[in-house]
Amino acid sequence: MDGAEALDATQEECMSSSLDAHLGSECGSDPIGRQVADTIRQLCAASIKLRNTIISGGVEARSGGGDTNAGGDVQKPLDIVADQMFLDAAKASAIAVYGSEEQDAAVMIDPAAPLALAIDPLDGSSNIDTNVSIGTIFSLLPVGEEHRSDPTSALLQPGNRQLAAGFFIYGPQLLLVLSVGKGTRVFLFSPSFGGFVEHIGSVAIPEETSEFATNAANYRHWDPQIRSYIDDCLAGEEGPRERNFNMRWIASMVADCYRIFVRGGIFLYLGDGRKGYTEGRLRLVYEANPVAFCVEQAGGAATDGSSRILDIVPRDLHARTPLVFGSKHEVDRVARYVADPSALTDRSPLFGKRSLFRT
Ligand SMILES: O=P(O)(O)OC[C@H]1O[C@](O)(COP(=O)(O)O)[C@@H](O)[C@@H]1O
Ligand SMILES: [Mg+2]
Ligand SMILES: [Mg+2]
Repeated sequence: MDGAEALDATQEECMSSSLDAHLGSECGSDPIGRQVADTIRQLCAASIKLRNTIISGGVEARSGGGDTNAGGDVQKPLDIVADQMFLDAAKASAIAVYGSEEQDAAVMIDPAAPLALAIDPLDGSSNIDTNVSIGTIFSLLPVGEEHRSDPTSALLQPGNRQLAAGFFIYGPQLLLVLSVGKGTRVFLFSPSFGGFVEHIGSVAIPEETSEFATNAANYRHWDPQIRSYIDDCLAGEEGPRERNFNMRWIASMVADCYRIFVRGGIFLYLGDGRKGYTEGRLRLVYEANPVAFCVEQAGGAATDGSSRILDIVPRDLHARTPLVFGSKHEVDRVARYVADPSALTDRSPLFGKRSLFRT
């Protein structure tokens, strides 16, 4: 086989495992399915543009102060650039309304269109200048007849109504984690192919884990139940869990989440005692819901500490929610601590009051 033939064979392989082929077969041939597929293609094109901006390292790829968004975070130039790119993608798709972290209110695009897009255009903004993975998180919801008089209300449906959800990771590789409700798959951007190809078929999050992800600097602000849960993990082999735990915290949820897809783990960002953090930090509509959808579709679980994330009816576009997700048995365990820490049968009373951070 000469070089050209080898290249053709690779191109052929890429075509058959391409995101395009996947969308064609998984989204269905009805009009809504086709519009969902087309929207995901537009989002992919925007993600490639954003990736090119990020790797260029130019001014617009940097941090630097700006205005404050609805969530109270300072907008970085890259937050704004990303928002504009995805808004343009939404305008080229069958999107009625665009709800973004970076816009105070939902943006009406075409009130007659069938889909609503909720988006965190740039997740992990604090990592922009540190060359650590950042991402984009998105959620596609149906705009039904009941939303016609006010299409923005479609963004306030519970996450169990999502038609598709996913996130891009701008890291060493540009990856797309995607679910259209038939499992969760991972696609890799191939510069030579010029598009996304399947990277990991169906993802299955291991049910058990010995790795947690949380911002432990907030330990003193947490509720006692959450401190107990983490204390018990930290007690390792000598503690009630009788095994050692590892900790990771990237502070880009997309990256922490992807690691959990690959090797299991649990992510916790619960409410805490800091001003403005009673509901945690993460936003329900465009952060927790799409992640929870992908996590559940991969066999994991996602709660607000006790209740399923996907069943919560959002109060408003920027509402926050406490968030716990990842390996199912561990997420269930946190719910048991939250309900009643003393009821855990395998938990020695010795560890009931002890705090390893404080001794
Ligand atoms: O800095 P903290 O409090 O640890 O928060 C980190 C979390 O905040 C986020 O960066 C919030 O997302 P944004 O960057 O989109 O605001 C998550 O990706 C991450 O998990
Ligand atoms: Mg975010
Ligand atoms: Mg963001």
